[in-house]
Amino acid sequence: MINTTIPYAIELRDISKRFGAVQANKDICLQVPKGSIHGIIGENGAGKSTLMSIIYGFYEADTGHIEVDGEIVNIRTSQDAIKAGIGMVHQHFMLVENFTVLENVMLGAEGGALLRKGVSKARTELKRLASQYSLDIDVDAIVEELPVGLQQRVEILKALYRGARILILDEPTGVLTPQEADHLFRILHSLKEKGVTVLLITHKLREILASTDNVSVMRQGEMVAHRETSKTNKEELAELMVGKKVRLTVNKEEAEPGKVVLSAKHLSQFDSQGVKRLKDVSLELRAGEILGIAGVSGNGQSELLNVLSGITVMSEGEIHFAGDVISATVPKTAAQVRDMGMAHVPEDRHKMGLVTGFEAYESAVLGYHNSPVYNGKFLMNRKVMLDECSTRMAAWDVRPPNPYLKTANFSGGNQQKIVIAREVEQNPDVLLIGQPTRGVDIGAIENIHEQIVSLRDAGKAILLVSVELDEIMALSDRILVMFDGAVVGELDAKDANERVLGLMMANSYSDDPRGEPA
Ligand SMILES: Nc1ncnc2c1ncn2[C@@H]1O[C@H](COP(=O)(O)OP(=O)(O)OP(=O)(O)O)[C@@H](O)[C@H]1O
Repeated sequence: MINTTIPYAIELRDISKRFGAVQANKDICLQVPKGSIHGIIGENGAGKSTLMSIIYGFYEADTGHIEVDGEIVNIRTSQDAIKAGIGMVHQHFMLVENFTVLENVMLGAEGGALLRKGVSKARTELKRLASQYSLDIDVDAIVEELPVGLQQRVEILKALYRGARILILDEPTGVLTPQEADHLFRILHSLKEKGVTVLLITHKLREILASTDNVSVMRQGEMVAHRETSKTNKEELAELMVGKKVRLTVNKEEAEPGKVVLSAKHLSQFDSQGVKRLKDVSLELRAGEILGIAGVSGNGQSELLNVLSGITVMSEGEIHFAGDVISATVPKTAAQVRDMGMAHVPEDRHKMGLVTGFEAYESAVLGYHNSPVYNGKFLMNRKVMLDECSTRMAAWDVRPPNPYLKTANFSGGNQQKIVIAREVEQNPDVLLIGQPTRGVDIGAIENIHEQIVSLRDAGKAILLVSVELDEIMALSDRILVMFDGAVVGELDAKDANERVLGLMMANSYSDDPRGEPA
């Protein structure tokens, strides 16, 4: 793979970075050929984001150096990185939502493009870039009115407008629908054909195998392997990441559903603009079963979770749970619903699952903090909280297992483990769980899936919302499909496959014997 005559687009030599006791990157070496797509994979906390932050000038390395096109570059700030031709598409977009695409792209562009070139020149340049790289977009659209996939395209255009020849994407498909993700990969290939080099961080080995030329594996801060993608496979990559063989399928016995523990009748929900987001949804959830909700994100699944968990009050309908009837006129708060025995892992851990400024042992009891177990007469019982947090960190392999570390300083996947552990360990009668393994590595997914199945086997009821079809098919006993706020289909998990679910999710399934789209 190494050809010493061609300078690499980017080369890292002996990069190290330490945060207190944590050695996040250790003597990292990496060579990325020009015009290639290079995957970086590794467990949660392996040091991938730290390394990308060093390349993009968010952090300064303690030791080592970076070469771009064979020249050493001194990157201390993102401005330095941009000057060196490096661009980054962040997981959480950095766009001004009420600005247009053009305004966002021009904002902060080096040297004040607005003054130098004038708006019309910038518009022409942006249109040229968009057409050169097949990044079809209306440059006058307001960003907040664009779907997520198009907002991501604005981020890519922003980087290209600033002259990026090396583009870093950190978990770019986490928030995309499958169709948007496909489109993104087509864009990355067209960038590559035009000589742009792409560094791609993802936990989805499927994406690595389908899209990259080479892949490098990180483990516990070190770069442990490099492979040509065409010469490796899912099993080898999983083992290289985790350091042991990983089971890629879920082991579970047939479900033995018991009595109905939660039933929702004709639930509807209007948003603040008066748009009906949830339409007449009825469902029954039984003890000892996992009911999967499949659907392209944005089709009412989030509203369903919010209404069931008491985060928002339904506009119409009623919920029967734990001997009570909850309705628009007799609502219950999220805290009351939780006390009745319903736990909730929200889809967005940052917004709703954690307080990032809290230490881990505080985030680990959020929502349950008024329980007498944690809340003494006058003060919180810190010792109990700390001991329990340490025990859970060991059981769920949270890294580093430090209950005093600020929640924000855990890697994304480890934050997710803290939230899931908190909810599952309550041993709830009903667990609502949204996108349980978003941003989670393949070894930790195995553990999370096992825990969900054992909760089911202990007779608990689980409602699982996931945009990952593989996850829905692997875990669910029964599947409901949502489209445009309504339930459009139900099937036994045994009858589910990607094609049927895909058609149902697009509301194009007909169950005539030929199974052709309606
Ligand atoms: N600002 C910080 N202060 C302290 N520790 C940090 C900080 N940023 C990262 N770390 C630690 O450095 C290690 C590497 O984290 P990093 O975010 O780079 O991992 P990652 O491979 O990107 O993980 P994930 O796949 O979960 O996103 C982790 O142990 C993390 O807790």
